[in-house]
Amino acid sequence: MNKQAHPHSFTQATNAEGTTPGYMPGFGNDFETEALPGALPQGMNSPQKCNYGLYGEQLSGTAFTAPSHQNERTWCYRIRPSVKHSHRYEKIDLPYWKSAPHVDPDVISLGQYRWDPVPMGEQGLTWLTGMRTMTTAGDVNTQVGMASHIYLVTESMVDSYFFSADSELLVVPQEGRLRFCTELGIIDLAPQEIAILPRGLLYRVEVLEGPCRGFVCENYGQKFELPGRGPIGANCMANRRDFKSPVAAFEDREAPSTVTIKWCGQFHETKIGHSPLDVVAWHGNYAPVKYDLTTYCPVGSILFDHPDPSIFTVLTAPSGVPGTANIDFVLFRERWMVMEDTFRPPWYHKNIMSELMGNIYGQYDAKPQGFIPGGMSLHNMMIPHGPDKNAFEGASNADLQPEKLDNTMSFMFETRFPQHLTGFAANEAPLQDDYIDCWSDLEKKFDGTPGKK
Ligand SMILES: O=C(O)Cc1cc(O)ccc1O
Ligand SMILES: [Fe+2]
Repeated sequence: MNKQAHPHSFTQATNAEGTTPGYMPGFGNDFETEALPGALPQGMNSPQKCNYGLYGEQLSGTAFTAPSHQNERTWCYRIRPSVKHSHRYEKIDLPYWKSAPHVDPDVISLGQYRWDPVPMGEQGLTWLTGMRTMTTAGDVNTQVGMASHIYLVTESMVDSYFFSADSELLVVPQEGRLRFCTELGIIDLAPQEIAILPRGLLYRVEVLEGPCRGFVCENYGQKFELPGRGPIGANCMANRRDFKSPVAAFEDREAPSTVTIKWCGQFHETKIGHSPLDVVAWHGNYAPVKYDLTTYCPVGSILFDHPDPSIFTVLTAPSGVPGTANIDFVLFRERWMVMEDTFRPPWYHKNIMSELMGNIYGQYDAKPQGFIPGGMSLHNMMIPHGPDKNAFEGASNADLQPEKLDNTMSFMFETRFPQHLTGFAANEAPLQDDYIDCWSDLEKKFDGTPGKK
């Protein structure tokens, strides 16, 4: 492999032609990548001395004894081991980033909630100070459940690094472009893409084009994986090759720096004298990954009826109960609607799972108004919801030709656990007080006589 200087003084692995590929395709692949030739030991993990004077270090994402088809770990060959830091960990406060269990007695979470986009007003917000928790579910200490966040980022982290021991982060940008400079390489992320930052992976977040706003699902539980497709077969939905992990990239920089760690819902800081993004080569299957949502191939009903939204599952994080996810990440994107004699938008329902939705762009079919890009909604466990009055009337009376739902991308973080609103979500974020009025004009049509009305 050749090497090539990255614009941010990284040295990054490249392909044989000398162009920078940036990413390697596959989900859960066993990758190998080196930014300097011969940096990766071959045929073994722990040579007595590593090439270039590198230190070998293993990052394990599952228990050593996890079943082999789930076992994930990565071997890093780095300039200094991660343990080298000069200060004890000191507790710091990031008051807007909450963890479960976080049940504010003054906040009611039972209800139908919808928010306008949280405005990008404040300046000087980084990935850490700009994280705003909307809901929490489960318990971070027992590694069960999740939190949903909005991020507002206007500033790059400078000589500042972060990792979460609590969670993997699923990042869903809505506005602006971010760069995640991670120990294992660089991921650039824009709207219509998502990234997964594994538990324990250290990184710094830079603004490529700001201001940046997006959504984060913080998964305390078992890792996200691709859902089984069942009778759909070996193709469609999310395909493994469309996921991309970065090639190795390192910087060799001495500078007073800070490492912030999220651990059991608390934040601690320590100081180091160098950039910890110093992994020259790595191999393994525990790595950050990004995915272009426009490569998601939706499968749906082609004659009649509206299937359950599980057909749109991009990723699922199991909970231990088969088929009952800790989190499903579900995508409602452009697609054709062709069903005959069918009420085509979502039906009215009460759901055991708790549904947090976000709009990335366009119009969502069940809520043509009011659920706007950057906005969110929450329909908690067993709380009834469905199309608003306009959507109901429109879809009940539509001339059912094949119709393309165009310019639409919304998603759902769906969890088996009830989601609790934070004080920020209830009192500071732009909550729509009149949301439930969108159903109030649904009148009684029943008059005791048969026939469609
Ligand atoms: O509430 C929602 O809009 C999400 C949703 C979509 C759908 O097609 C079926 C069920 C469901 O919860
Ligand atoms: Fe729903």
